[in-house]
Amino acid sequence: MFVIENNDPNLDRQEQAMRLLWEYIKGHKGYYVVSFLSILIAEVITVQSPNVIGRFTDLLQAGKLNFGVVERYSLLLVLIAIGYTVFYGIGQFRTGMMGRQLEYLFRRHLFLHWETLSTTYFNKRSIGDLLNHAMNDVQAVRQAISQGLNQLSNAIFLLCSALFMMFHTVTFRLTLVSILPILFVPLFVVWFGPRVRTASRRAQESLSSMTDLSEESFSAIRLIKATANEGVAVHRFQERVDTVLSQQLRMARQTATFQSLIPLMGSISFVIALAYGGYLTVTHQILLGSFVAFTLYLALVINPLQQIGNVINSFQRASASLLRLNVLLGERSEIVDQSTLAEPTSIQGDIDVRLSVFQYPDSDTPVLKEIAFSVKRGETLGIVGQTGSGKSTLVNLLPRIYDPPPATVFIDGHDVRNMGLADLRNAISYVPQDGFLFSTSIGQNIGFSKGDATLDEIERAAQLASIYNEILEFSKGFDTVIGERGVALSGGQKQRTAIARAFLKDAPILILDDCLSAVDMNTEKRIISSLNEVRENRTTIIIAHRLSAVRHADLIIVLDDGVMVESGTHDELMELGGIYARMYALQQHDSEVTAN
Ligand SMILES: Nc1ncnc2c1ncn2[C@@H]1O[C@H](COP(=O)(O)OP(=O)(O)OP(=O)(O)O)[C@@H](O)[C@H]1O
Repeated sequence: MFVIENNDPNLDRQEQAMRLLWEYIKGHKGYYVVSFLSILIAEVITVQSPNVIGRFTDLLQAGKLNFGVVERYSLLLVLIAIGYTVFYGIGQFRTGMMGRQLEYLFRRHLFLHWETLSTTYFNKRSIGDLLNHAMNDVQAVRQAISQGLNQLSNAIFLLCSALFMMFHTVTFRLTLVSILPILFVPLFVVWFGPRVRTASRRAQESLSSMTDLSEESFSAIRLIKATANEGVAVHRFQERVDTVLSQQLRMARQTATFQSLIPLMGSISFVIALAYGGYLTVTHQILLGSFVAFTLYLALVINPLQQIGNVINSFQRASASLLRLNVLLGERSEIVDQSTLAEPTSIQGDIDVRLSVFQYPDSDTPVLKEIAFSVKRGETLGIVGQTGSGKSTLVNLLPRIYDPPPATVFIDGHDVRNMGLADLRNAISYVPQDGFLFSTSIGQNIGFSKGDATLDEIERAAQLASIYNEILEFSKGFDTVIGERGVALSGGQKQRTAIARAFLKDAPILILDDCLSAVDMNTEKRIISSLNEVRENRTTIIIAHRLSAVRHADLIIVLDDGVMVESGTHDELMELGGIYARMYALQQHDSEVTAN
């Protein structure tokens, strides 16, 4: 298959899409030659028919027609039609096929590219806009490169062949005078081209915004319904659709004016041909057959002129889309492998954090301050603190979802910034707060973290995450397909499926980011005891609001507004009598009240 990788850092970043397109065309020269040749042959064949009809007219005028002649000329026209169909069909199929391949290539390339970008990038970009690039922009390029090129070559060959035949069959003067209006066409192209391109870019941008809102509205459909806010959602959607419509109408106006001017020039040519050609025929300066053939040729010329208008529009739209794709493919992740990486060794899981301050790339406010702790392989770290105190931010620094400042976060003594991203992330099993599930079977959801996992391994992970029995209760067991984002599962079941996925990965570092919040106390206990079972070889980090989840940790740190205010074991922190002890007392009281 055609795989062009997109990882040459020396390439001009703004030219990625152009380069991709060019490489594809270069790699498929043979296909294009076959396609152009087929179309050329088809056009050379088809321009014979006016000539045949012209000669037929001359025979008719001279009273030399008989059945034999009629039969011969009919057969000739049939052969011309068959020849044209076969060769034009081959050309069409070839260019159509190449267009589809190019579409595939662009979409694959875009997806690979998105996979390399950091979370910060996706925080800033809307899903709808990205989808619009993958669908509409790629489609616009495909149309230009298959249909567009096809029509262009068809039109040029037909135009050249028809003009050649016109000069060949009638007087030079008649042909020249008749095609004069056509010479205005390039002027229209220069005038309308940039306008169509701008209109197309705006239309694509408004489409992106509409796709974006649709995506968001579908994701929030439960919230919208539960709060009876359908009216608000419909109104917001209506506004975006109105913008799309007005932008598209603007583009349609530009396109229609441009496209109708071209046949207008063709029609003026026709009028001149009839008047001047008629005069030449009546004064016997040319034969009637030549005049008939000439008018048929002129009709043949108008069609490609119209096509050229379409093609130029299609190229203008594609060039606007290519520009958008160039910008997208030129984006680079700010989190990349350093040029000098630490030797890849098998990661043990000793973690050391010496962080004086961390702030998000696009913010001026520090989120984490004065954090220092160490955990050894096999130990468990608990992180607690009020909501928004920086717990998730802290654990996100380990797999470099966000880059920590240099020399602040170490694994096995190596600064994580100097570790290979793939090695680092392979050594970490992370259950994020939302524990995302794919719309596929439960078994595949658990197996996602380990491509070659056996059913036994998946079942074992499900047992450790205390979800095994519930999965078996579904009629299709592990093959049960869950709705988009796991709608058919309860909150606790979703969390445990995500935990099972992390257990399966069997990485030296396991991070559970507040993913026990939706399970009851007994299930939490069972999962914690599973953790004890498997934690010998791994370092476990548990973020929790319910302190029972971290009570048995070897080290608990307490964050308050991004600052590590307390640290120690459960007993030490209770003895300290600070924030942790107060939280614990409060939760104990709450659970006693609930029990009573
Ligand atoms: N991508 C981001 N860019 C800028 N600020 C962010 C980003 N993500 C989180 N923050 C801010 O960082 C702070 C800490 O957020 P974080 O999610 O780490 O807290 P948390 O303790 O995990 O909260 P919770 O218990 O509610 O999950 C918050 O003030 C939040 O607004």
